[in-house]
Amino acid sequence: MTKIRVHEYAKKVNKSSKEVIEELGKMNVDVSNHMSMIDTSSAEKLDKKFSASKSTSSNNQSASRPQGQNTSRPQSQTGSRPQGQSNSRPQGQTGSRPQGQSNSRPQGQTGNRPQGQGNNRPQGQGSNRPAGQTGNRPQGQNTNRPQSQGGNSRPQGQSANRPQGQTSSRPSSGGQGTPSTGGQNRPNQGPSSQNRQGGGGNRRGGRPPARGINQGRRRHRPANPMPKVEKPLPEKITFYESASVGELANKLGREPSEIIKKLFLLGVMATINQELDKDAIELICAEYDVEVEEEIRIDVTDLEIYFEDPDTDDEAVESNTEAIERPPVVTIMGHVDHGKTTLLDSIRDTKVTQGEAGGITQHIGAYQINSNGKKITFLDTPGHAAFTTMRARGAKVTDLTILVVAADDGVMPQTVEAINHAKAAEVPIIVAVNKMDKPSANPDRVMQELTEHGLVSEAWGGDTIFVEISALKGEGIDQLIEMILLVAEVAELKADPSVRAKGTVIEAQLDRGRGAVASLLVQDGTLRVGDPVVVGNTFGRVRAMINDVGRRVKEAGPSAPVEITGLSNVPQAGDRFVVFKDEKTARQIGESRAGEAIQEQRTEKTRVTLDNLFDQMKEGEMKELNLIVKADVQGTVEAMAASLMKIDVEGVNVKIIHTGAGAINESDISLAAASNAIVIGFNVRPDVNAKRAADEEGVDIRLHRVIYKVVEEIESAMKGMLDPEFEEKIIGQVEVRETFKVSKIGTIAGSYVTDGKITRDSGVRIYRDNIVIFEGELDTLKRFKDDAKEVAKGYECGITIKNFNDVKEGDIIEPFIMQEIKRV
Ligand SMILES: Nc1nc2c(ncn2[C@@H]2O[C@H](COP(=O)(O)OP(=O)(O)OP(=O)(O)O)[C@@H](O)[C@H]2O)c(=O)[nH]1
Repeated sequence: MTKIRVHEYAKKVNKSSKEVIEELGKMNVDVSNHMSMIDTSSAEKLDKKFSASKSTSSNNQSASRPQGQNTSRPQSQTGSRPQGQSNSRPQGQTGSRPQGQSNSRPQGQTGNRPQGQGNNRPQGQGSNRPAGQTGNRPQGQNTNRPQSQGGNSRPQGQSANRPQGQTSSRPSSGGQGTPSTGGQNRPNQGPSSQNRQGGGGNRRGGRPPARGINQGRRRHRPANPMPKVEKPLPEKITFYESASVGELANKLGREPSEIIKKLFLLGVMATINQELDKDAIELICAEYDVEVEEEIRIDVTDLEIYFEDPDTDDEAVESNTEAIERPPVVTIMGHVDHGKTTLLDSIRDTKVTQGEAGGITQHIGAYQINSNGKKITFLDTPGHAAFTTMRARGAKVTDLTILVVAADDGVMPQTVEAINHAKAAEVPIIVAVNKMDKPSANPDRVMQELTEHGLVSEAWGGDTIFVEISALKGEGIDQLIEMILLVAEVAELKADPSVRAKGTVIEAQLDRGRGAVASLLVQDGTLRVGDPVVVGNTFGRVRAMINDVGRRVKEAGPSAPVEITGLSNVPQAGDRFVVFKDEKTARQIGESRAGEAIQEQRTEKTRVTLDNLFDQMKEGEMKELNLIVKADVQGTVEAMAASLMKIDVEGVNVKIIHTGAGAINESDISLAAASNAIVIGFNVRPDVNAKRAADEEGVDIRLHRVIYKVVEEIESAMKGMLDPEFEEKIIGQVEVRETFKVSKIGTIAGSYVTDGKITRDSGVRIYRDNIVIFEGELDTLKRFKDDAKEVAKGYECGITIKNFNDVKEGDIIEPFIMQEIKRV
């Protein structure tokens, strides 16, 4: 015999797990619960033990029972009588025995059972059967009895006269007549087959019970439910987000009604289909002492998760290679004409050709240089447009920003914008003071001006690296590269080339001959020709790859820019790409992302606006309110920024991410979109492009002329107390046809409604010869002598106007109401 669990063994020997555990305890075998394993030798000992007690019990039972008594009782009914209890009751006492007592069956009740059948009854059966269940059933009645009916309702003494033959068709069962009996819950009583073999077989000489007859007749029996056999409770259950009462009951192996009852006792009224939240599930599970765990499912179509958690990529987990140092990715930003392009070209000319002799420069959105064996990747779209486009799409690509400032020009508005873009993206800055070859170059001025924007040179005790260069003459480039490598080294940029590639789209377009072409920056892993890849909302297999010098390559490692073909559609700059293990997965994910994208387009994205600010704060989505402040003069900008910074409502800080003098431009909007900011214009307006961009991106622009109003508006928006906006609606036109002067009342205008209507609560504007002579409120509105709520077109009325008595015949009264504009 191999090892066996307690409950399996109990079932085998027709005992309860408890009894088996007790026996094992006596044998000094340590078992904790019904799931514990019993070894072979203990099981054999138990076998001996139980077979010994079984024979004793059988002897007891058969000895005490008069011959012929036991035969007609189905096994099921006898199941729970403890050993040795059957024989002590004196004859004739049965009738008065309370239910559940074991051994008082009168002789007459069991009288028809053939001899010897008692031996086959499993030990311990029958003890709890109520008096009169078996023996005294009137003829013919017992045949139809369903298994579950233990005979509680049957009058005592009914079965005494039952002929043997009638009993045979009664199906055997778990025999739990009274719910109060201990036998009901015994797991091994459940399967009727067991009992049937033992009792029914003997009773009927081995013939199986006549099920058909029983089933047919069972319908007429009272609908007593089948005795429930409780499953053992699971040790642990899991659920995802919530579970209905029915589902929970199923997981616990309990009846839904039981769960509903428990919930009721816990003060929760629930129906079977009601969804239960985590707390309720945990409460119920605690009642049963069952461990519970909430499942967390990851959305495989969300490409971001592959960046956040490398373990999502199953191969990444398998790979046991360490992440190694990767080249930094650098963006060059700065004011117009300060020399960004010249610098990019200069670096490229001096360094790219060194390493890649013979290559033809390809514009693929980025290039890589090699300086003494160390690589650097430059994104070659200068300016912050590309930078913010990517950031707006959630991609963090740049490790380092080179801020180009012309030494002869100093800090200019776009220099400040660039600083703020880099700061918002938390990317370190190296300042390249350019055009040092010019006689008018004044690097100290640049340093001075940048100090005001938080960039203090190392020479002045700060921590910003300044390098003086001449992009045109190629001077200082080596030093700049050295500094880039230094900053990169400190940043400890790492990637694992052994995993499947992931990264970001730098540029993408549709090429006539090649189809969708995308420049990708590999940020982790190695991209290979033939890889199945999801790029943004499209997918494909990498058909061909070329590098930044136009060479066909078979693979591209971390920080390498490559242009690929083979995608089914054109992705967008800033889209993420992830390589998957097979094309099928890539296709599935790509298609589902495309579907989601269409869906998303339909439901507008929610950017922060003053109108939804409070809701976003309440939902805990906002920890900081980002603002961009533009004003007509620098002094005002500073004053406004200072006042706004002081606002602090419910722990949400105001953060000014950019300020500037001048009109609100497109760059302000793109920064606002990327940083989820609100743009405030003081005495300035957005230019045409900014207005269009703001509409497209859903960026909220607030224009003001009074400083305190700006602060008030932001503050009340944060408190959720933004005043509703109203617009005037003209509701009709009324002509004054006659006037009456009444002392104490004033002038009454006898009027006629020529259009629309006039209402009691409307405001009025009085025109005389098309010129507004008064604007105010109605005082009274009457039809004849009665007050009227409203008077419609074609009717006459009497009107008096609050604080205005100079109304004249021929005047036109224009009634209007103020209507609240729904905020969107
Ligand atoms: N003397 C001198 N001129 C330079 C230097 N760098 C750039 N220039 C010149 O400055 C002008 C603008 O240079 P670009 O590289 O086009 O400047 P940019 O910042 O890319 O300008 P945009 O693309 O318009 O934003 C060109 O005429 C360059 O030749 C330099 O180091 N010294």
